[in-house]
Amino acid sequence: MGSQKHTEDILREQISMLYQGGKVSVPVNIITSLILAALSWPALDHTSLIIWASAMVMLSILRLFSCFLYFSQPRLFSTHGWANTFVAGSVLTGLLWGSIIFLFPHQSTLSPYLLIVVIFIAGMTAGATSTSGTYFKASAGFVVPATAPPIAYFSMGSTSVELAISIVLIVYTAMLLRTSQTSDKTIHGFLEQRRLNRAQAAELHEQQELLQSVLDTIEVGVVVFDRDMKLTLWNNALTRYLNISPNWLKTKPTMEDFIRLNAENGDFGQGDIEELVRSRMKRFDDPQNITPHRFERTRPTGTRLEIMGNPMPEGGVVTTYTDVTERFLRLEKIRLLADHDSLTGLVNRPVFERRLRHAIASAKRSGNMVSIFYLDLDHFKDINDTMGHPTGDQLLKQVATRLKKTARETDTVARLGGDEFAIIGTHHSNVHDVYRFAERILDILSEPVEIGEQIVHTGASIGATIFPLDNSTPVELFSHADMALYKAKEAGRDRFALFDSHMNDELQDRKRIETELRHAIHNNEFVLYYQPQIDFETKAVIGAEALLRWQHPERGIVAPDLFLPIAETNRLINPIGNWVIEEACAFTNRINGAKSENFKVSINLSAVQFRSEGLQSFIMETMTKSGVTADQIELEITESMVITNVEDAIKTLRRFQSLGISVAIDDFGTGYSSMAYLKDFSANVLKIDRSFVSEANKRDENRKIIAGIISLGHSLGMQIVAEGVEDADQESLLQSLKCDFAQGYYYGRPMPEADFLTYLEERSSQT
Ligand SMILES: Nc1nc2c(ncn2[C@@H]2O[C@H](COP(=O)(O)O[C@H]3[C@@H](O)[C@H](n4cnc5c(=O)[nH]c(N)nc54)O[C@@H]3COP(=O)(O)O)[C@@H](O)[C@H]2O)c(=O)[nH]1
Repeated sequence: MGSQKHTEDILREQISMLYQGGKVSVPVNIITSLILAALSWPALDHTSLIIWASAMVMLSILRLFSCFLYFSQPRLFSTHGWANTFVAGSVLTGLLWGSIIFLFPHQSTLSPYLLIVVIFIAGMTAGATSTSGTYFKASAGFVVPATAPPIAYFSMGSTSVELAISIVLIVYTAMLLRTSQTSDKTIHGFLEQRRLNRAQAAELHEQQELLQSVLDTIEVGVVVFDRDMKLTLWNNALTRYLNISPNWLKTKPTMEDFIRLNAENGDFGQGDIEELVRSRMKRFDDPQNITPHRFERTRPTGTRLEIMGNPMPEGGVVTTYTDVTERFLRLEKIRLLADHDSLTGLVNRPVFERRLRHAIASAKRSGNMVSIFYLDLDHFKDINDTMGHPTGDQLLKQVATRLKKTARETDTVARLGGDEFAIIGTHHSNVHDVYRFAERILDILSEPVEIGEQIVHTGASIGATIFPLDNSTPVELFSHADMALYKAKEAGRDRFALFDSHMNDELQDRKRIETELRHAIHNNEFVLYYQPQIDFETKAVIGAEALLRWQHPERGIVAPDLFLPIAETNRLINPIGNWVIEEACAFTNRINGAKSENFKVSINLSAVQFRSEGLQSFIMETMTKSGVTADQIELEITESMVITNVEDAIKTLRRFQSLGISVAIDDFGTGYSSMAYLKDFSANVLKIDRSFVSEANKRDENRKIIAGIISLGHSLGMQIVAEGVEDADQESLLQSLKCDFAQGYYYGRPMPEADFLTYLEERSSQT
């Protein structure tokens, strides 16, 4: 079907060429035939000649008319119809040309007019071979009818010349037929080839259009440069992403033009345009050896593009532009979230550490100073617990805002977690600057913070160190600022401390004690001392406070103040505290069995211990094991231990009391809003801090405070123990104020069990 169409197409082309030729050859035919008629006029019968010429002219007019119809109404006939029409015209014209020979009668000598006719026929057939040679049937259709009559005419002649002419005409006709056959084939081949070329070109064009429309539908900008670095292909997305006009791209610019336009559009940032172009063209210096490349850039419009260049096998490069703005912004957001504290928006610890390393590295090169501040809000936990976490969060936010305002743009303000903040200052030029900056922070943080309806008072403790005065590594610097912070807190909070090398020694000491404490637990190096508690009225020893001592293998007896705070911060307090409970219960059982019936031991609890979940069950187990009853032990806690989480603390206290274990509030008077919570705590015993007792006789207000504590405690059904009674004056004062029990050096210092037993014996022999 396809090849039939191709044959038809070729035939159409051939016929079209025939009719094109006919427009010239037919008028030529009329003129030539009239000239021949004129030339033959003297030699031929005029009537016959006129008839011949008239027939020729009329036939030619008909053929011209068919040419006109072919061009004006090509669909009048089919291709074959038109071919046959032309061939018929050719045959008839050929026959007319050949028939003229028969107007000459046979004579003994050849008429020169006859030769003229032969020459004209030869000329016309040669011409027809040339003009109708594109279609063999047409040329043969003219040549054969035109030459056959002369051949026949001369072959019937009597002379050898006529015979020779007839042979020459035969050969001539054969040559013409051969030529027109070759011509037909050549034209046929040419048309076939042209058709193939056209088909291929159309297919190529179709593919290109398809490729272009595919490229135009994708959201990736594409541009292709050939091996001469000339733009050959691009798509719509490219024009959008780079804001380049399609008309400009149609001019097929070079890679250099393309890069220059991008540079002028601000795609490569600020700078000398030619320099920007030069640096980017380096990649394309050798178009045969372009290495694949991939990078991202943000356009002046804010669009983030991922650009990938890949060399083509034949040279040149395909570059794609992908809009990665959304992905980029998402990553930026994730990066922002990863680098920032979500509550305050300040940078977080990893970023702080990174920036500190960077600041120290550049300070080493520049010789500048870097100050590292470590801040901790005072009593933040209390605020959180008493006012609620939302208020705590608001406070942290406002603190962050204030710190940001106080610090410079170039400083780093970070939240390290909880209520801990840190600042890297890079603009201080001397130690005074650092002090002034710290004081400013203390001032702004001590200003009350308004949160909703509430006014929150806070403050901060600040530790700092300065590089290069403290020429340490970033990690050490941070730990030194932490040490200084610890010192600031230890000195009473709401203050600033700058690191000095002694602090480091202290830290080393702490670390050493910690290690030794671990050994002490393992080697059972602890011992309990007991300090008697006396009934003011009867002067009898009603019990003792168990006080921990560390029998250090080298340093001898170590007081608890030196190691308990370290044990508290290193989770060592629980095993130590449990040991105290076990040992104190065992001691009480021994005393009650041997010496007394109602002897009670007071056991100090640490904050960590008090909050630990298993404490209650541990005490009950220990009581069962040791045979001690609940009324033989008393637990001492401080106000600060309950004030941090009042509700939970009250629950814990009630649980102990429900078991019959009495609870004493130690160091009473030195804590917070002591009176306000006293009722809720519903403790059994209040122990007046020895600081009031020691000054009781010297300062009237201390005496009044003691009187107030005793009367308040009694009104709430509590018993009162006065701590640190050191002389008889204090004793008589406390007695006059109706204090119930006493404890202090006046009655006896804390002592080991053996000494305590002797003490008890001595006391009982005195009474
Ligand atoms: N969690 C635990 N805490 C304990 C334990 N053992 C002791 N501690 C606490 O350590 C702090 C220091 O105790 P310590 O060095 O033993 O001092 C006690 C007494 O020696 C001292 N004291 C007693 N009377 C006087 C006196 O007349 N004058 C004077 N200057 N000091 C005196 O007071 C300390 C007892 O105080 P308190 O506990 O407040 O009753 C101390 O806070 C202990 O609580 C333990 O096992 N676990």
